[in-house]
Amino acid sequence: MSVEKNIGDVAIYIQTLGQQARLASRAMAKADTATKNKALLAIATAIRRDAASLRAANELDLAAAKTAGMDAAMLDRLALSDKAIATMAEGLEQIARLSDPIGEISNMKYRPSGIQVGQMRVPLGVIGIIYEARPNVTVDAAGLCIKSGNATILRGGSEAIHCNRALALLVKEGLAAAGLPEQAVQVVDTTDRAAVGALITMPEYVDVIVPRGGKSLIERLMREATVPMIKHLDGICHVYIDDKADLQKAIDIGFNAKCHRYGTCNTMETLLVAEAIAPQVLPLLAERYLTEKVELRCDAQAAQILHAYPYLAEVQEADWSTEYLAPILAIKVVADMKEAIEHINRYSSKHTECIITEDYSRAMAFLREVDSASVMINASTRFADGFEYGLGAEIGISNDKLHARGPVGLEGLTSLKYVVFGHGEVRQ
Ligand SMILES: NC(=O)C1=CN([C@@H]2O[C@H](COP(=O)(O)OP(=O)(O)OC[C@H]3O[C@@H](n4cnc5c(N)ncnc54)[C@H](OP(=O)(O)O)[C@@H]3O)[C@@H](O)[C@H]2O)C=CC1
Ligand SMILES: N[C@@H](CCC(=O)OP(=O)(O)O)C(=O)O
Repeated sequence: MSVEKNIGDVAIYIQTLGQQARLASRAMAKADTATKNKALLAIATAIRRDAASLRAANELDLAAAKTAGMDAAMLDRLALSDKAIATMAEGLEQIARLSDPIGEISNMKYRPSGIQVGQMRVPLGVIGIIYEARPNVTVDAAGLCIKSGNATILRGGSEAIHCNRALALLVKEGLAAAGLPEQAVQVVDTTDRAAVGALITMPEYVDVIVPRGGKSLIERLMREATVPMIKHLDGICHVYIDDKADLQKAIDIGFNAKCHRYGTCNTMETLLVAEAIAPQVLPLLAERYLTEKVELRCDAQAAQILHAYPYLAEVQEADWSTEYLAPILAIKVVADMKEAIEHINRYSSKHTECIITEDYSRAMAFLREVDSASVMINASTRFADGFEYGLGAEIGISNDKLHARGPVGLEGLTSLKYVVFGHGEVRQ
């Protein structure tokens, strides 16, 4: 069965979505909290009610993806289990419980002229989101955009098209039940990549693009986009085991950061180990990696320590910049924290890094000197996630420095405008 619907000219189709989104964004910006929450809860109810048909749509996607040879980690992201469906609905309920940031006025101050100046939190407007074949993102992104008073155009990965279409209908149903415009959330109904090209070049209708994806997507966007972006890119995440590390923490975190879920962007791809502790910690860690048959791509020093490990390979320069999203790990033995920080600041994608140490001064120096969106002490990089950070959910994890950095929740989808309260003052 073809996944394509006849939508006619792609550019005209996307332009129509843009016009509709712009109109809908005006209604969303003034919608009150109770109405937005009503929509979120109605979508959650519809998702639970239609769990069976969502699974059937997901089966179509999974079957096509398997035939196309999609690897296990990507299939894991695409799969919509009963638990994943329940989690999507719960996520919406959690977003409904979050306080509404829109309309909040802060920093009000009287000026010598007599006017009062403050700031009001407002939606960004229309947000275009381009993301991978992960259906739960459709619901999380829709939920966060609704609650933050934005309209959104969602372009999910082609492999999830059946599921995304099914979810789009439920989101529309929920918006309509609350009296909000159905066009506040629109799922792009074609897998033609020309739709991406059109979406990123219509600043008259789209205020911000959130791209979640790998190098090919980002390179294209950097070349072509005329709409500002908050980039959610690859995660070349590092864990550094310092010579003052607690061994048990190093083993537990080193294992979890790599093996908890291979396909996510917050998974560790490179392990750096201080040479003073490497002979102690690496063999213990390798015992854990062996249970998952993780391939260890080692520099000379690490290879010497791990010579008996069955899945050993020689690390190449390209490995330091590679996001495996698979049971593969690059390992480098470093002289000290200084060398670890230099390596991280050179090769990381500025997503998430961690130091394992019991030394307070080193931990604080690592926090200050590592230039990434999340920097952690003695915790798994897998925690870099909106839900785990208490944001309720996330649009994704921004590697950008401007506007929003790290997991992006409701606040990241808003901006502040100045508001001035006068009493008839005129400027002298
Ligand atoms: N920082 C974060 O929050 C996140 C980062 N990621 C990163 O994404 C990557 C893995 O996801 P993956 O599925 O491979 O991502 P891809 O980059 O392959 O796909 C993501 C989306 O971009 C589209 N796309 C990709 N290339 C182009 C192009 N040249 N022109 C137009 N559209 C394009 C895809 O469309 P199509 O379906 O047509 O391929 C898909 O919708 C990893 O690097 C991961 O770390 C993923 C999620 C979150
Ligand atoms: N939120 C995620 C991490 C970010 C993410 O969505 O990554 P990905 O699996 O690459 O789409 C998690 O830890 O579950």
